[in-house]
Amino acid sequence: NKATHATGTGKGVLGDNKSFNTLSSSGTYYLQDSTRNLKTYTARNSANENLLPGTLLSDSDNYWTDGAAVDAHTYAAEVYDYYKTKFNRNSFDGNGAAIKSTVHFGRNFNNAYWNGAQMIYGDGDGSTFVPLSGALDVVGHEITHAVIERSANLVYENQSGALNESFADVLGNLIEDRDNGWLLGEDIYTPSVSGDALRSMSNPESQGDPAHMDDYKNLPNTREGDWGGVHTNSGIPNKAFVNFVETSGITRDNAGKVWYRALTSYMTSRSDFDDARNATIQAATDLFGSSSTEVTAVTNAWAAVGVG
Ligand SMILES: O=C(O)[C@H](CCc1ccccc1)CC1(C(=O)N[C@@H](Cc2c[nH]c3ccccc23)C(=O)O)CCCC1
Ligand SMILES: [Ca+2]
Ligand SMILES: [Zn+2]
Repeated sequence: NKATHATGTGKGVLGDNKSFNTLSSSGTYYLQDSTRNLKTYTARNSANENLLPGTLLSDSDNYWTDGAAVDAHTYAAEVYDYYKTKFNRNSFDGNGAAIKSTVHFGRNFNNAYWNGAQMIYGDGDGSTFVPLSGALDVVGHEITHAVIERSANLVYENQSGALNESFADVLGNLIEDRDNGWLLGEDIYTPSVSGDALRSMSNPESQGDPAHMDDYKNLPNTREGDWGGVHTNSGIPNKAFVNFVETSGITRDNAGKVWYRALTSYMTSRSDFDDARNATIQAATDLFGSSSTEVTAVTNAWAAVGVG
């Protein structure tokens, strides 16, 4: 008998109820969304990357109690829909590539990453992080790394790496779409502390990150130096994006279109902050005209962080 589409229900990491596409085959349900080509797996707390993607998650009655899995699956669907609806991009490669997510990677693993082929989510240690797939901006961040890899392919070090990070933060928060939604990872970071986050795009300094070129951090291009500070110097282009949105009156959707067009039409693997400024000005010109308020706003947004 063939597999058929089904609708699963369950609770996410934060206890919220949600429903999602599953696949029913010979009496068992699988975390597989055939309409979007999503598959969600478990590493069963192994940290051995050679065993990835691990085991495709299954369930007997289509009511799912693994919050990390429920969120990895449902948030991947939301990210897929955002790219399809807003930019007409079919998955991260534009050609319907399978989006594979593995949860429960490692023990108390306080991180998540795109490994070039799939998403990998740790469970966190319960005090620094809860399971990291429990935040839509984080899932959006990770899938955007895949989009970046298949477009500008920004090298993950120094200024191109900080842009890689910034575009992932920007799209992650546009997809999460919260009022004043400029925090990254707020839903899964330090459960016992409210109001904090891994990063702030509107106030990078609040997390020790620069918001201006004067404070650019020249860190070593090593793991210890965060590959030249890709997760900290991202504060500068992040702040430029927030300046752009908050001074131009542009909608978040249109701001996203400018950034997406810059990334996919003008930026390349070694683009630096100045190249990103030029790419976003060109993209705004293409979309709104050279004498538009958007072009003025994006130019001023970069100038305010010391770029251009
Ligand atoms: O995708 C990324 O940029 C981060 C993963 C970076 C990575 C790349 C390659 C191999 C390993 C790790 C994951 C996230 C991140 O920003 N991680 C930062 C901060 C961080 C999270 N957990 C940590 C544990 C230790 C030190 C730093 C961290 C980092 O890895 O730097 C993104 C959203 C939430 C977690
Ligand atoms: Ca957020
Ligand atoms: Zn990242």
